[in-house]
Amino acid sequence: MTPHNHAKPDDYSDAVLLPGDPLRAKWIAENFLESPKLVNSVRNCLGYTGTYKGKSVSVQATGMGQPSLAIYVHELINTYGLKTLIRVGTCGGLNAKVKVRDLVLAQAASTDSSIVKGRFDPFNFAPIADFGLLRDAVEKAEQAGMRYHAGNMLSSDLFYHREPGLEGYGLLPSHGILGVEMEAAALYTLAARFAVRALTICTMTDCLITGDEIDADARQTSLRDMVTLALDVAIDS
Ligand SMILES: O=P(O)(O)O[C@H]1O[C@H](CO)[C@@H](O)[C@H]1O
Ligand SMILES: O=c1cc[nH]c(=O)[nH]1
Repeated sequence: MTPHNHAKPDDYSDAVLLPGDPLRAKWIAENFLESPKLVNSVRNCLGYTGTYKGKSVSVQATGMGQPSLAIYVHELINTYGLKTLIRVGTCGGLNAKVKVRDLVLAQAASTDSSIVKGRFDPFNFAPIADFGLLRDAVEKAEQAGMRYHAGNMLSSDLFYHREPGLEGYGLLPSHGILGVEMEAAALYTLAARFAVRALTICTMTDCLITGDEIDADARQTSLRDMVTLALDVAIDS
């Protein structure tokens, strides 16, 4: 038990899906898992364990931003012994080839966050996904005919940047960054530190180039591809 999690030692499976939004965790548990059991509700940051296709899997919300995710992930790894962590998030689009509702598999996560930046001086650390999880996700997305892109994500500490639209992202869009979210770099850095496996899959919900977006309600239902892909990778891991 921790200040943020009252689950018992064996309440989580080895593999967990990590949405930012607690209501997305509830939606995943209630719509995709069999016999889901609520294992954590401290601060309403909901966590569940159930089965998917007969195998045990958990889902735990992490809140918004890298400090929040880092708390939950640190504890899931070090207190609860989790080995496979798959973030299921939403991202903004920074590249014209990524369309609203497309999946972005974060092969790597660039960041402006002090959680990574500066910690490795004089080096720049490159937070990357686990290769095996990424390869499995790519193969499964192709088999299922899902629209996906694998590449470099931005994990920003800011949702609202000083300049509007693409301008807030400097040179990043011209260097192949596919999308912006707020957690993957911290997840990958912690996974590297504690030698566990991590992947981030996001659904692109708002394009910073065209202004195309899906509304809050549609965000939930259009996340089905991402959730089934992440669950299939989690149970095969
Ligand atoms: O939809 P989630 O998983 O919360 O992810 C994205 O949405 C939040 C911002 O609206 C940030 O947490 C960002 O990373
Ligand atoms: O962090 C995020 C998530 C979704 N959309 C954005 O523009 N930013």
